[in-house]
Amino acid sequence: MELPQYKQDFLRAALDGGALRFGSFELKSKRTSPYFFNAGDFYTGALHGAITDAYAHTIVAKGPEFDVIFGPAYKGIPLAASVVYALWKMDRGRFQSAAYSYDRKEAKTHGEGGNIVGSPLAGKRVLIIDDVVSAGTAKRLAIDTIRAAGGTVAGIVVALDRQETLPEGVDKTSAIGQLRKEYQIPIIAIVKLDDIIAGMKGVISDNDISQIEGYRAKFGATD
Ligand SMILES: O=P(O)(O)OC[C@H]1O[C@H](OP(=O)(O)OP(=O)(O)O)[C@H](O)[C@@H]1O
Ligand SMILES: O=C(O)c1cc(=O)[nH]c(=O)[nH]1
Repeated sequence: MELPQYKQDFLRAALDGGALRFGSFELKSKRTSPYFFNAGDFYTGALHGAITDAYAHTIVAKGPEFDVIFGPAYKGIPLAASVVYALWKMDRGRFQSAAYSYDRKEAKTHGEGGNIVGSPLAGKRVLIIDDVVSAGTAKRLAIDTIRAAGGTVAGIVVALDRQETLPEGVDKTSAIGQLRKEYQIPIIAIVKLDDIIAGMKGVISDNDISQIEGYRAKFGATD
């Protein structure tokens, strides 16, 4: 099946910018993966624009209603700011009052103080934006921060769903699936592993594709 244009554009930018690589990589979980995605590599204007547009299209296509986009420090911060701007450019009526916010890793004790910057969260529906989910620790912390500030978590959007089982898991649940179950919130991704496989056929070597398919057969999650 042909991928939607925004997914194709995103994968093309990820590949061209070196954010999506194939070979052998050690993950946080200590697994050895035949592919790796580094959202930190979208650092030129063109690449940051490409990832920003891809998040914005994903939110429009599949996202929950929200008032504020919250980007956890640090990597979530530029994403929250640029995505709310891209959404406003796409549909000024719908996103006229959409806002962004982020936290500090260490609370500021002078000036305005506190650890939240940008839109207040009290009484708001808050969509968390981040690069990836590994164990879910950073997302749990962001959920706690938003709730403590009086907001309601509307969902989470990330760039990649690796669709793989938790390393210590007893069943075929993924970290994203686990978070969905735990918090009963939607979690959406620009692309998932299945999209990478579909989009990279004929683009990367047959050997790389079969390594990834083998990895999916071994570690693929069922949720
Ligand atoms: O724990 P998880 O929810 O699975 O997510 C893993 C997170 O860890 C990294 O961020 P980190 O908290 O290290 O901060 P950084 O953005 O400053 O790199 C990374 O950017 C992911 O967002
Ligand atoms: O699981 C990880 O550590 C991980 C995988 C990946 O593709 N990208 C990333 O930033 N972390």
